[in-house]
Amino acid sequence: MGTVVDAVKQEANGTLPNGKKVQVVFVLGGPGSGKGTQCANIVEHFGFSHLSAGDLLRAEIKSGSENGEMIQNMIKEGKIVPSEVTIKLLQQAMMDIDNEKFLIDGFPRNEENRAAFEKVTGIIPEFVLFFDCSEEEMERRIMNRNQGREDDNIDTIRKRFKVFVESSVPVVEYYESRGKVRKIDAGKPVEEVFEAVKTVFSSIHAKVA
Ligand SMILES: Nc1ncnc2c1ncn2[C@@H]1O[C@H](COP(=O)(O)OP(=O)(O)OP(=O)(O)O)[C@@H](O)[C@H]1O
Ligand SMILES: Nc1ccn([C@@H]2O[C@H](COP(=O)(O)O)[C@@H](O)[C@H]2O)c(=O)n1
Ligand SMILES: [Mg+2]
Repeated sequence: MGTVVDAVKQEANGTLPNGKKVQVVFVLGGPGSGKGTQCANIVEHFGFSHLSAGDLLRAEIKSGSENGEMIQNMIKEGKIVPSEVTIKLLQQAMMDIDNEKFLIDGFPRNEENRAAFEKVTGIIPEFVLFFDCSEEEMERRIMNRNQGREDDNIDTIRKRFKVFVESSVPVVEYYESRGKVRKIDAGKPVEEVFEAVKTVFSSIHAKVA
């Protein structure tokens, strides 16, 4: 007989158009809550591949794609790019990367993202890692980030916070009501946050060497 963990994993499986089976963990949290930072740690310790929806969209702008200008304008305004564009990029990345375990960071950002991803891919996340952090701390982190991001300015940050509260928090609540959310206090130093993250992953995923 399978364990509860086996049952969670089975329910969470999804299959890509090329027949590849994948396991997905969504990583959500406000702008600057530390999603990218912690995903890098999870990759190292638990053998996942990290897909940041924001990074994929920024790469799409750089590639000279026909959607580039539209994406750039949306990002400057802190708005959410139409789901079909982002889902295509995520799906392609999961097919291209030689791994079956994916952290999808910054997606789904709204109800449209969530429902469209489920409909198109059939993938249900194994769980949702949610980084809970105050706006004050997130703003401080973003203003000190210095990565040259066009949306890391105070006007766009305020817009991103508004979108997070109005559109992304309801997605977290949706998964919460299904018992899928693992909430982390992300206001602490990086190492302490990762200790909490490790506890969540260790209960489900074996550590890599
Ligand atoms: N726990 C932490 N304490 C202090 N600084 C942190 C912490 N975690 C991340 N940072 C720093 O805060 C900034 C934002 O972190 P990160 O890029 O990981 O956030 P994010 O959630 O991916 O943001 P975004 O949604 O804007 O992509 C970075 O400069 C990072 O080094
Ligand atoms: N599902 C998503 C994710 C991101 N965006 C856009 O990219 C911006 C930056 O995202 P980060 O996760 O890197 O902070 C975000 O503000 C959106 O404009 C999106 O449209 N859909
Ligand atoms: Mg990020």
